[in-house]
Amino acid sequence: MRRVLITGGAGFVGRHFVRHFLQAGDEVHVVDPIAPATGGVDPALGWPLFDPREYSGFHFYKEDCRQFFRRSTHESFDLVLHLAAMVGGRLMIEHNPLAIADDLSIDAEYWQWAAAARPTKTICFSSSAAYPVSLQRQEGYVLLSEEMINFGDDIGMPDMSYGWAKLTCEYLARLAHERHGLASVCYRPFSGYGADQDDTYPFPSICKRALAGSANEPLVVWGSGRQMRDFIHIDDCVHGVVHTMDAIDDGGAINLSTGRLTSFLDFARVAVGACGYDTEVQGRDDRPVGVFARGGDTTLQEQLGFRATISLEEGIASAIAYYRDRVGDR
Ligand SMILES: Cc1cn([C@H]2C[C@H](O)[C@@H](COP(=O)(O)OP(=O)(O)O[C@H]3O[C@H](C)C(=O)[C@H](O)[C@H]3O)O2)c(=O)[nH]c1=O
Repeated sequence: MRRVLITGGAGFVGRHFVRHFLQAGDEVHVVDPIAPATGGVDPALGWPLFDPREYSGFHFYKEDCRQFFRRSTHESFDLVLHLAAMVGGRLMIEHNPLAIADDLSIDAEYWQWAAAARPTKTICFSSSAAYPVSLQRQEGYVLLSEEMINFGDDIGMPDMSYGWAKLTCEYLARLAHERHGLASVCYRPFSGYGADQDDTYPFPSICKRALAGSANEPLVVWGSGRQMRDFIHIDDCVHGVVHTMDAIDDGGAINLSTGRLTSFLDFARVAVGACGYDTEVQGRDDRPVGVFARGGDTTLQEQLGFRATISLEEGIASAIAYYRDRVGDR
């Protein structure tokens, strides 16, 4: 049995890892303030897919992780999943960049705490938003591979304050290894999705709009709808981490991606089809669209023995079945 700390563990990504480690028999300590607009859900209100309170190894601290770090300087953990961050989809990234910059402070305090508490291993959630936006433009976009961020040479311009914070966290992970001998690995998830994701993200909002729509009205996506993302199911993200986390200890990064780019127009068409009707998909230009194409090379993941297996079509079909059931339950 490992002693696992998950910062930000009540959010979308965290809840899936909490389930994984509890089911593996580990003791799981979750710290999360349930801040507005971050997708955090208080366990006391019930989590959508499972109830962590049914496990005796589940411990929840409703507080900012920075406060937890200040009062638990020497608590020892076998594993820390550091997920705590101000997150929340494109609108938040573009409209509230200074609020997101709080991530710089969260990560600084995390690494200062880790230098004293010395967890055996840290799994750090960075982001594909750390990659240079210049490689994601309509003209000349490429599948992004890990070595395209090179701290010894060229790091490029990441995606707004969110990207800067994630990039800085990766840099701190490397310094923590070099200067303090701390073991860690950083992950760069692409567009992670799942049925229980909060509605600020495109996956649930487009699926729910498709379910609420009909053949008589167009389905609306943001921008032209031609912009593309690499959608990876949250179960694949969990498997990807579990399969590869022991391979890197020096703070180096691994993508969590499928290598497949899907436009929002195509995504919406699949969602409509999964709801059993057909309609026109239209863009709207009063919403932020972000980069044109963000897809992740899979070479390193595959070398480490992991390949995502859940197709976007399967993910959409199962999420729509889940939303349908819940509407039926009300
Ligand atoms: C909510 C919504 C979004 N969209 C489109 C508009 C944008 O082109 C795209 C934005 O997706 P997202 O909010 O996931 O933002 P990205 O710029 O892709 O960045 C995301 O992926 C990186 C890796 C992170 O780490 C971020 O946390 C995450 O926000 O979805 C729609 O078309 N319809 C909608 O209802």
